[in-house]
Amino acid sequence: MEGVDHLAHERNRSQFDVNDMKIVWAGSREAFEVSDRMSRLVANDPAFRKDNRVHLTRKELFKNTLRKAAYAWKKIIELKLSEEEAGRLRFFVDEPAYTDLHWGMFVPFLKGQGTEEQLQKWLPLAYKMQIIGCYAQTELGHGSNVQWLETTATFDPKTDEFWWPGGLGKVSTHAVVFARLITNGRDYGVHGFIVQIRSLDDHSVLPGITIGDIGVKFGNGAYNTMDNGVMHFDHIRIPRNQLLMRFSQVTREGKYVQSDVPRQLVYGTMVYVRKTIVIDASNALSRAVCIATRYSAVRRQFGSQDGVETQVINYKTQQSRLFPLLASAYAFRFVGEWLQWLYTDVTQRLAANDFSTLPEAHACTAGLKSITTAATADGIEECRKLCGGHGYLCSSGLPELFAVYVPACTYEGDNVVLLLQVARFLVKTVSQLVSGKKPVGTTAYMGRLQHLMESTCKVQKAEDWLNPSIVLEAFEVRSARMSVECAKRLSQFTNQEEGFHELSPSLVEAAVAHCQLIIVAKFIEKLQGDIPGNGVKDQLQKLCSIYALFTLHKHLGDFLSTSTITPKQASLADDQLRSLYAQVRPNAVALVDAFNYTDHYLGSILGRYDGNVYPNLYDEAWKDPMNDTAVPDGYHEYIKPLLKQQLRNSRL
Ligand SMILES: CCCCCCCCCC/C=C\CCCCCCCC(=O)SCCNC(=O)CCNC(=O)[C@H](O)C(C)(C)COP(=O)(O)OP(=O)(O)OC[C@H]1O[C@@H](n2cnc3c(N)ncnc32)[C@H](O)[C@@H]1OP(=O)(O)O
Ligand SMILES: Cc1cc2nc3c(=O)[nH]c(=O)nc-3n(C[C@H](O)[C@H](O)[C@H](O)COP(=O)(O)OP(=O)(O)OC[C@H]3O[C@@H](n4cnc5c(N)ncnc54)[C@H](O)[C@@H]3O)c2cc1C
Repeated sequence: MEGVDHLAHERNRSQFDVNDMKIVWAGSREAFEVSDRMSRLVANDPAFRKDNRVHLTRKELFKNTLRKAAYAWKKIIELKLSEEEAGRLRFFVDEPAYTDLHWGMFVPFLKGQGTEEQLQKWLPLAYKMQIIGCYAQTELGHGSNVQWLETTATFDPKTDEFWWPGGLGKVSTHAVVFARLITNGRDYGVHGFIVQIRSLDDHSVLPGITIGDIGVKFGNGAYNTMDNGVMHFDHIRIPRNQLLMRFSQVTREGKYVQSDVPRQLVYGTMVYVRKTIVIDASNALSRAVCIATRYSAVRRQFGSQDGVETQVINYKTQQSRLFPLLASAYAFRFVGEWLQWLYTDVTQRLAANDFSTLPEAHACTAGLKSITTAATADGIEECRKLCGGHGYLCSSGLPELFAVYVPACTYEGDNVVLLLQVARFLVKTVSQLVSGKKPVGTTAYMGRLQHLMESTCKVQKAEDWLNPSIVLEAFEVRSARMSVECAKRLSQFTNQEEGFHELSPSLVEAAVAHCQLIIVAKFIEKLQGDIPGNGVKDQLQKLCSIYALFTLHKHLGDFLSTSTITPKQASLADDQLRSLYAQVRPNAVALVDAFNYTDHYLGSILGRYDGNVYPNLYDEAWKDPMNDTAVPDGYHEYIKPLLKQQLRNSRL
């Protein structure tokens, strides 16, 4: 019962209203209520049990996922859940499944790229799950380089293999297939097509198509609930109207007609999904941080006074590893909220034929997807280490979370490839300054380039680092100077592509600096708005400062080499950071309670709400099938003869 007492004490000492913080975390009261209701619905239904996942074989695991997905769908229909409620229910089921691709990519792709007529035909089927769709873009030989996809769609197609699409291997009946459109002998580049791949009567694969699962992936269980697939086409014919024709059409005569829109709109679903992935980064990181924080408050080692050892959360090293992750989870939440706004804004503009913010939307979603997923993947692993040996047990929830999460650094665009897109955007922005083009949105700071190139940081004492405008300017100066330096060095190359290739490691660093600036800026912006709740804003201000100053500390080389700050100012930033950690310490447990995660969703004995870790860890060990018998299978074949042999040898 020791652990129970610890967390109750932690909760009592917090200095803000956790219920108010829950609303801020969720985004609104309504969003909180939906999430709360759906998470409890899942947690209280034994059909959604997940604690036995690690003991299942791949086939059992996959069938279990199919069962849960079908059951979840039954619940959604029975309870007449709204789209938002259904999305939250699937989220809390917490098991990657073909439905993620159906609802997350297939349906959005149809909505974004279909004509009215095509929407009328396909959307009702997809909404009722009378067809199940996946997103088949990546080929065996090409993932990042979409332009070079080899699959062609002509009247006389060649053959090729798709590789990776989730939901394809065993479940989907339809796929959005990416192929280069060839008509009248001319290649018009990559387009999306709907292709039926399985029979709607008996689920058999249609003639001319070969499909399978690509095999076991990283981690035990984890993402193996997903049937990522391989697909081979051999002279498949599809009707002309299965080219999604909102932005470009092929007439009955085979004439290609391109609407007056950027061709990059065919990549629109990727922008949508990357935005979703940023929000998801805050989910995954907050979950790991919740486990590590609660456990750090329960766990005691060394420093015994009056016979009681120190809670490991009181060690300054533990705080300096854990609290930046806590701050990052909040930072990613708010930048995700802003990205949602940006996405809605760009969508409305596109509908009105205003394409001006498309490059920024692409750069922001690509860049933020990249740095939030990288930080989250590293953060989950750090949380595992923060939990010591117990963190390595699957019952901590952390190994599975890590294994499920890490591919986010690769899917929907390899992180480095995406940062290079941001770098191109930045270099272009800098070069356009010369021609007098005024940068807007997230690059507006470049419009004050002369000031940023000349300014000096005003910090004189540690508390100055709490001033948001000083912090913001330091991030702007660092980012602007890194981008300008890259642009200068690039201009020395006669061949720009060669220069870009040569300087790409520095370009990636400049892109990271720009994206971190966005995160800091959006956190500060959030705090300038109205944030109700007793003590809530104060805590968020501390977390914002921690995120900024920790990032500064981690990338000190950039800040010093660009002369943004002096070594003395860096040392003052560290002093301030230490003081902030001490201020957050009494609130740490309440700050993770604000995520409002059920024990079912956390799936972790170390992160239990009641903190009653040890008896449950002990009980869990006995549930392992390894402990079904005291003497293991294999004793008679492999252990007994060994022991007997040693006995014989010792008698010799
Ligand atoms: C599915 C639901 C997701 C939910 C997530 C939440 C998670 C929940 C729990 C997790 C469990 C399960 C869910 C798992 C879901 C996994 C889904 C994964 C699915 C996939 O991976 S699908 C395949 C994705 N593939 C990629 O992302 C490929 C990456 N490559 C590219 O995007 C591009 O090719 C490129 C590298 C960006 C560009 O290459 P290239 O230089 O060749 O570019 P182009 O010449 O074509 O264009 C240059 C020009 O165009 C601009 N541009 C490029 N892309 C875009 C864009 N998307 N929008 C706007 N503009 C774009 C570029 O900037 C250039 O502009 P310029 O000419 O310089 O002005
Ligand atoms: C779990 C999972 C689920 C997936 N689901 C789907 C799906 O549903 N549908 C689908 O179509 N695809 C899916 N994918 C595929 C995924 O989108 C691709 O794997 C991803 O886009 C990366 O492409 P790639 O594999 O070709 O990597 P590569 O491009 O081959 O990357 C390999 C290495 O090369 C580097 N590199 C590549 N190009 C450059 C460059 N220009 N400059 C510098 N470095 C470079 C990368 O940084 C990386 O280090 C999934 C992948 C995973 C892991």
